[in-house]
Amino acid sequence: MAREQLNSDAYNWHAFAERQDLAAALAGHVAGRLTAAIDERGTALLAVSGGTTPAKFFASLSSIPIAWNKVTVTLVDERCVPVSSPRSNAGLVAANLLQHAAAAARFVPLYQEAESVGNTSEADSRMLRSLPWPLDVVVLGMGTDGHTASFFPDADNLETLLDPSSERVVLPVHATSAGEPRLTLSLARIVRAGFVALHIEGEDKRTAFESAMASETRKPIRAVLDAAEKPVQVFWAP
Ligand SMILES: O=C(O)[C@H](O)[C@@H](O)[C@H](O)[C@H](O)COP(=O)(O)O
Repeated sequence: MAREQLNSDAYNWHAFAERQDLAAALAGHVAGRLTAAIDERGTALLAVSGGTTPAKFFASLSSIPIAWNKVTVTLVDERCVPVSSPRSNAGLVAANLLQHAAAAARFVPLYQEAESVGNTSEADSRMLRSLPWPLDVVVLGMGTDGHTASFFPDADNLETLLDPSSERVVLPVHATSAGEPRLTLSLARIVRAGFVALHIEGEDKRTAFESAMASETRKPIRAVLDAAEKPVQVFWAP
């Protein structure tokens, strides 16, 4: 059960005593929203983040028996590495989410072996444009630096990444703090989702989130909350 609920205009805060409780609750919310989308338009589009946080959530969601054959899963962002790399978000999703009932979902990755990240993002824009936009559900993570997706504060094209009026679907990211070149959905695509969840765990990230909400310096996570068409649902556990 949620331990506390702190709301504001831009977000609703759902806190859980245990990370497993959060995983089960978030999976239930996401499964419900995907089913509603399928009932409404015959299909559902889900974008998930990678990193070290989502594994429990992915495992919980993968076992929920919804009409996964009508769900398309893609990534919020990706490291430009082969799917066999331990750094690959596509590899993480394949191993943790696209299992059990969810194995029936269609998966559309972001990264393709290409000679340059710039070419990859052009190709991905063409490939991903054919998906059934807008996103029905997007699940974001966050770093303690206030980045979300691959909107890293030191990205060389941050203004472009955070442009809410961008027509782009996927953008390349070069940021020293990112570890390797990245591809990310544009903020414009993320904030139009029917349900935007932010999944964060640990005291450091709660402090970072609260600091980003209070700070005069606009961190990327704040740019997303400010532009989101509906309040972002923040799921947090210690
Ligand atoms: O590719 C990625 O790394 C993610 O999409 C990124 O935005 C992630 O959500 C945060 O960096 C938090 O990562 P952790 O879950 O590892 O803390």
